Amino acid sequence: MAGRKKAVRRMKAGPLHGSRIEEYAMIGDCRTGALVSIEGSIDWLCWPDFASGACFAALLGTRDHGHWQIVPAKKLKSCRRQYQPHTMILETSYETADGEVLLTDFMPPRTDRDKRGDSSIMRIVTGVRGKVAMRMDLAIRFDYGRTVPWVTKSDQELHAVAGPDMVVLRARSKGVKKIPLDGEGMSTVSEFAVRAGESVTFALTHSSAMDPVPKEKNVQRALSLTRNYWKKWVTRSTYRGDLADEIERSLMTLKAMTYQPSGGIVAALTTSLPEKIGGERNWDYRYCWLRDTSFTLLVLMHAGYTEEAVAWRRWLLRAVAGTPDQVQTIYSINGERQMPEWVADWLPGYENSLPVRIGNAAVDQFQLDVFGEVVSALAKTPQAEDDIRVSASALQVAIVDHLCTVWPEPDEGIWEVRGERQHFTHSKVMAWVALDRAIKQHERFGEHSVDLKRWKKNRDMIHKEVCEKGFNKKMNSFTQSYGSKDLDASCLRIVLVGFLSPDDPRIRGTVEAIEKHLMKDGFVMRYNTKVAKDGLPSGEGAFLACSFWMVSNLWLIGRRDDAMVLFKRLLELRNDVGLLAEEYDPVAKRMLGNFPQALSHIALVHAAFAISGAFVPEKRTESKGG
Ligand SMILES: OC[C@H]1O[C@H](O[C@H]2O[C@H](CO)[C@@H](O)[C@H](O)[C@H]2O)[C@H](O)[C@@H](O)[C@@H]1O
Repeated sequence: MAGRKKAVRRMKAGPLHGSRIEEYAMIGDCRTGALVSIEGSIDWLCWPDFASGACFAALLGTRDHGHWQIVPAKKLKSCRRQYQPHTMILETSYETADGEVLLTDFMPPRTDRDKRGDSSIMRIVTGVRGKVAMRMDLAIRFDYGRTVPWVTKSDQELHAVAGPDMVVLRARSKGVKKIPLDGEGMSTVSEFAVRAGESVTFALTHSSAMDPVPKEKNVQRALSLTRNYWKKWVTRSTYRGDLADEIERSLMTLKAMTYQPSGGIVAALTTSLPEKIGGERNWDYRYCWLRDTSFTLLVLMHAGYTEEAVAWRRWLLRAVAGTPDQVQTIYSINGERQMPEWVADWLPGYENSLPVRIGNAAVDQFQLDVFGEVVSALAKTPQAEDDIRVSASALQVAIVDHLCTVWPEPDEGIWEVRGERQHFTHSKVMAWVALDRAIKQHERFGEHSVDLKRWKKNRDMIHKEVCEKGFNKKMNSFTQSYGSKDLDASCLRIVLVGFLSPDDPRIRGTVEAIEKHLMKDGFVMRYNTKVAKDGLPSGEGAFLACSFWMVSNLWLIGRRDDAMVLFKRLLELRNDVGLLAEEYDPVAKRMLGNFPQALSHIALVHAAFAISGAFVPEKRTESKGG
């Protein structure tokens, strides 16, 4: 299978800034995660949780909005990096004219259920060859780069406090005499040299400012616990096919984006990485979309990760508990319903892409597809360990009854348009999915008395309506919305959810139309932003999840060679450590949008499952005479 891009090699002098999205790697502790650039700069970290304020926000601004860099002080001859095999431990190797050092970055997983547990980033500089002069540069800025903390220093230890947050830095060394921590402007720097066999460790720990100073942890022990944690996690995968390596890194990334205390899964680590450089399609993805998380669940289940599926199911039941007309598209990590969208106007944005949004107004949208995703994920996840306070089957009945009333309404759709509501074809298909799965579920288990006749009538009505109004005979393709002539890559999901079978000519027609009109330089655009009424200025990259859906479609309709060619092309886009953003600009050859993006990794795994035969779409059942 296609290998990943070679490690990024650059030759720039000293600490730098201004990295491309694909030059970042992620480290994480299952409650939050940090982005580390190839030049050893941590430029993004929300602390203590995914949805907390960022204390390193240089990614969306300047170095002064918070960063933590460790890099050789002199010109680099080369740098290479990789994750230690089967782990989230990042190793970057730097070579200078004077020698070579290895920087090991990791966050020990916070897997206890204690919400107040400390979170740490640990960084080890190990001398490999010669004597390398190093520089550490730390600027802590709470509240998304705005708040400079009060800093106190003692011997090789620093305490930074502002409001509820406390961060403690400890520098320790083996062989090296002393690691100075000097104030320089509003940041702390340390210059030291490391010879072969020597090592210097830095541990940066976040805790509540109301608590005592966190105890020092043994960095080497933490490293070995972290290694064991991830290696053990990886061995739980039941997938044994040819694509195991490709699948492993993506699944691990999804696991690292799962908020351990609740089981919720965030859509990405970041906010406001632009879908067009300099544009305003910048969104906050540090929340849990029912759509994205339902997809995640299905791929985790396919790979044997039942424990995560059970945790998510519980998260979901708690999050959506209540009246079905209040089911939201997005919840925060603990199931919170409020995430008002506002602009962090002190941040200049990634390469001046403004605004930087915190929160997400899509939370108030009506997105019909979500019912389909939730009901089908519930139907696939194990029931045994449900939270006794919320009965999944009763909730499912309430949701489906509600859906019978609301499905004829227009909605904002899978792409969360900020223009007018429309009758999106994909949304109606997913309403059909909700009814189809609920009916099958009822016919198997039948725990509650339901109006099955009504459910079946609605299911069949939706199917008929979609085939009549969502399919354009002249174009021989399903279209974005009823009666429209615009195409939409979300229609690639029609075959994946079993709405029509792969040998249906309408499926082949849709695949061919999307191939012809929505593929740009070998990748799939979700729709044409120039003609679609999505309420935003046009222009964005190719959407990676849609491109992977194309792979699965091609495979299912029997164009297997074409599927493999596209799949390999997509795998080549992964950065040197196997990560993908939401979108890709095939002209500028760079990643766009939030990073790492769960949806892209989910779709990669799904395509791999389709190719290896581990995924087969559900078979459609019809009412008699339907
Ligand atoms: O492009 C407009 C919308 O973009 C975001 O939504 C996208 O990301 C979601 C999370 O991965 C995904 O579920 C959705 O299908 C994507 O369109 C953003 O969150 C929206 O606010 C925005 O309107």
